[in-house]
Amino acid sequence: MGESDYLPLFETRVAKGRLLYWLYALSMLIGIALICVYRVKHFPPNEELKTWAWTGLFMAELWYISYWLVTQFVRFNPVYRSTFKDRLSNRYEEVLPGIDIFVCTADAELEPTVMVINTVLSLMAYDYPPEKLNVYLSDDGGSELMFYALLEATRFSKLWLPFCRKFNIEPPAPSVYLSSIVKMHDIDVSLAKERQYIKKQYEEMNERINENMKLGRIPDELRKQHKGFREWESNASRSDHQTILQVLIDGRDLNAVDTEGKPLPTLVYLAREKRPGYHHNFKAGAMNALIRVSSRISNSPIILNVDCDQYSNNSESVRDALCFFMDDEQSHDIAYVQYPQYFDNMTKNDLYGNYFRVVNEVELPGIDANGGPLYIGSGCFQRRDTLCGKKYERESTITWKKDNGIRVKESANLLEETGKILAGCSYEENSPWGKEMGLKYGCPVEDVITGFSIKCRGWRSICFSPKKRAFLGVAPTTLLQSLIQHTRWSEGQFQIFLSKYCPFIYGYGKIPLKLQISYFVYNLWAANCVATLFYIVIPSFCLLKGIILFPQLSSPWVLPFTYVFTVKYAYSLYEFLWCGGTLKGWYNDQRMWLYKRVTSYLYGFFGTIMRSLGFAKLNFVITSKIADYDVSRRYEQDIMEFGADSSMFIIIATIGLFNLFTFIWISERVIINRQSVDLDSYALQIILNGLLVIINIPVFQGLFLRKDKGCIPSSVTIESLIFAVTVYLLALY
Ligand SMILES: O=c1ccn([C@@H]2O[C@H](COP(=O)(O)OP(=O)(O)O[C@H]3O[C@H](CO)[C@@H](O)[C@H](O)[C@H]3O)[C@@H](O)[C@H]2O)c(=O)[nH]1
Ligand SMILES: [Mn+2]
Repeated sequence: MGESDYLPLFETRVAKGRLLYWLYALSMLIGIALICVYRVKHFPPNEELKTWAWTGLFMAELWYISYWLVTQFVRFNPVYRSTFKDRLSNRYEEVLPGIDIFVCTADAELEPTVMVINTVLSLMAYDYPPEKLNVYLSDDGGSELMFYALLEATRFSKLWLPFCRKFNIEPPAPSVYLSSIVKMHDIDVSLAKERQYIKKQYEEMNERINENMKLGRIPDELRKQHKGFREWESNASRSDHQTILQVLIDGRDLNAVDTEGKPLPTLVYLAREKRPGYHHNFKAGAMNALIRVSSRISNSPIILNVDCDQYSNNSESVRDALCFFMDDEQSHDIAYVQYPQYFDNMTKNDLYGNYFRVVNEVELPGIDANGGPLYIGSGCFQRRDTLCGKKYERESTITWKKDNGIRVKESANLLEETGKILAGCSYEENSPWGKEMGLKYGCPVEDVITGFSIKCRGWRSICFSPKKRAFLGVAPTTLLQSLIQHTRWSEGQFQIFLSKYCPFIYGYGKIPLKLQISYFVYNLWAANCVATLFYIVIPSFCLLKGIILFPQLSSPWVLPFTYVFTVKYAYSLYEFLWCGGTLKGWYNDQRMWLYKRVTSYLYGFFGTIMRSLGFAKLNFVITSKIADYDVSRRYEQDIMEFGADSSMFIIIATIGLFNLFTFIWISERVIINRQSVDLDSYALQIILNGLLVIINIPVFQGLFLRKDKGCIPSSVTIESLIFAVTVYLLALY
């Protein structure tokens, strides 16, 4: 191919409207500078409490300013990518690389087996040569129920894959497609007929799986169906068992075909060895076992990693991803392609801010322009060699024909035997695994730290966000689950900041400065807690005490404060709406940021510090992917779910109540008693207090007005009342 007929496999567009953005940012900078001038010029030197409060508030503001500046780095110039899949197949159809797909599951109760096999089936149904697809399920729960469900999926795939192929079924996840309502007369007769048949088969399969789930074990007559069940005969328990490796479909086997006689993708079940004396390193450990075992069986040059709830919603994602890996001129230094995480159980106004609209649609594309997005675990295509520690070298180019995996000759039985050793506990002892090889250990966000070190070896990454989402998963449906998930994330991120992997230190000279700073947006999530706690408690406290902290309404200094505040929030609202959100959704999102900051981030902040001092151990609380009927109903109606006796709720309720008391106190003085409150001086403090009351309305409902099971438990109510009243009285007397 000559230079002139080079046609790229992907294209990059830069976002529009940058000039307006710069004007906004510049005006904010001026406002911020004026606020600082005000704080310094009006500093109250010898007024005890006021001096303290003023200093604290100013420090909180300085923190916000610095953090805001950091967040500008991921907004400079977001880039958006698009692919040319037809060029890919014209050029490379014959030499398309093998793909190893890793699905991780860890708990058959929190992650229902039916959901997991839906994910597996959707991935098997990619529009891609089946002999080049290899799906691995890693089951850290080591559950025979999971194994049984996968066995059922193996059988069902023989019907499902030809059906998907024939009718271009989207999404290729059976539960989603088959439960969608279609008007039978709108579709082709043959489709309608087959759909009905498949649906029946699917429902029967579900019933069998669920029966056994209820039973909690696999009956003997079923156990006879597959040799794999023998592995559970020796008193295997979740945390103490040998490696279980079973090739359920061997893609090389000429008899492994679907109902149309076409080959099936390889399907492997793996439960790595677990022993009490060995730390299993959570998902990172599972991934590393998968990397090794798959290298023995299929060794594909490209790996796709998804969480067990993230089913494929777009059967073309593999081809999209390959456009980024196989371009002749732009691909040589691309290590991974990350699809943003999306969920299919979203409600319109997204009460818990799970959608991450702005992160997914603005920030990740912004970081893409700075050197590539973070690796966020699920929905990521990677080059195997970069995961295994390879450095980028300018001269080395990948030739897909040659590097296209090995086709091993051994029988599946032999592969199972030899592969087992690779997933054993002692295999990693004194080895570089978890350090220089594979995913890194010891960090709750193993993905982020791994992706970061890949970049530091010279690679870049790509964020790809097609309109038709590539993967859809299950978002948390209660406030507590969401807050706990964010505790893990913020803790992991902050750990990176404090460790030798701090982007400024480790990334120095290896990645561009703008990329180092981009990482701080997330690394420093946790650190936001202190400034926020100060800002939402102290101004109200001072209001009760009669201490003025902001400029008078009649003074010109009020302008920068109101300007910065309103324009910052107006811009944030604009950004949110631009990403497809609703006004109510934005309001909910603001509340969630507030709650995350005073609970998750607070716990993450101190958790990391405690851990680095050796007082606490790393933990990984798995996010539940189920919800009972009542909880789901409330979730769908956007009613905030408390219902648990959690210290996080005590913090939230205490802050809410304290601000409410303050609000009642000041309202009473202004409106009912008509006492002379110096409104001119206290206006900003009163407005801030009022806003905090408004944003906490769901908490007050949960405390006093609701009677359902999701309301705030009385123990939490009593404790937070005691705390809030104490602070209130402390301020007044
Ligand atoms: O010991 C474990 C714990 C978890 N998992 C799996 O890891 C995945 C992620 O766990 P989940 O509870 O769903 O966490 P999330 O917070 O939703 O996950 C995000 O954040 C994690 C890091 O905190 C990343 O590992 C994930 O890929 C990313 O999707 C799931 O498939 C689990 O089955 C394991 O395989 N082994
Ligand atoms: Mn998840």
